[in-house]
Amino acid sequence: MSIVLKVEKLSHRYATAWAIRDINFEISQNGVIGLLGSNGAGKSTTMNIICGVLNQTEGDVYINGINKREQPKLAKKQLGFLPQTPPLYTDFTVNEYLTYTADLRFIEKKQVKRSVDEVMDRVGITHFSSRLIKNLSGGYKQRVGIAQAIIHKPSIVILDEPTTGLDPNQIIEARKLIREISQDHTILLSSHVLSEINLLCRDIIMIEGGRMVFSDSMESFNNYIQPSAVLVRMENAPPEAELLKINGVTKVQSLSDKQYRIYFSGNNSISESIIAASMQQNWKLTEINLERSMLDDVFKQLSQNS
Ligand SMILES: Nc1ncnc2c1ncn2[C@@H]1O[C@H](COP(=O)(O)OP(=O)(O)OP(=O)(O)O)[C@@H](O)[C@H]1O
Repeated sequence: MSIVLKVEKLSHRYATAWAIRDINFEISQNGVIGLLGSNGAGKSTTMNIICGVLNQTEGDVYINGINKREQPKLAKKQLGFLPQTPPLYTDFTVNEYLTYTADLRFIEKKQVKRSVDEVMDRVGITHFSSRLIKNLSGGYKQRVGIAQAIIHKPSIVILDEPTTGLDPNQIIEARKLIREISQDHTILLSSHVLSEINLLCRDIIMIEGGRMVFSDSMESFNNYIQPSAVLVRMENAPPEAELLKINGVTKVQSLSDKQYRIYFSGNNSISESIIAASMQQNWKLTEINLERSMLDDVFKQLSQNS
């Protein structure tokens, strides 16, 4: 599989401090790749450098093998970018704005109308082509933002926190669109929300404190984060001391008179152990859910291991 994006020893220093240090990763063709990190981790800095909005202090970025520092125009032709705040001219209609962005992307004059029509169809906004952008909902503005990022059919599309600020329905629609687009383009998408990356992405790159702490498939990431607690609900809950007697249980936290968070280690069949104890002692277990580590714990765990 060909490498669409390669980031090598990338570091960036703003006036007084390093924002990212020694970031290395490679992305191969198609699918969605997640860039996960908490606020201030260095996601936007990394993406801005990849897109050429910011020049790195050290290291290199290659897009389809082209070094962005040596041939910036050629490299940038092959990528599309949707920054955290979409770069929209809100007094333009959708059609006018996309025609303008087609021009910025050096699409041949005779091809422009076709490209604009195609991309409006691709993101599902043809019915609003004559509407002023300022009169669109947040979800449709985001579609226009995505349209400008793919109008020139780039091989890689960079989306910086694309679902931030959208309402729950708009988030579902945006995810659907991102999945569709990923069939033809490689997408690098940033988020500080693990569940968002989990839902959308094939691979995950995680940065924390400006350092890369994980880069592998989503599946390996999920295997890496072992469940560490179980949430249970019991109609006839026993005293906490009884729960602590179950093999592997290390701590019990009472959430209400019927709900507990049970922490455990070294027992891979904790659910079975709890169910068996509940049946024996008539605790009337009505709910049991494995809970994966909180994102903060994962960051801490990975930062220590790196
Ligand atoms: N223009 C700037 N000048 C100085 N420091 C900056 C600048 N932009 C970002 N930083 C700092 O660099 C670090 C990384 O910021 P960056 O915006 O890349 O993180 P992020 O992961 O995208 O966070 P967020 O999700 O909050 O946007 C932070 O400590 C931030 O304060």
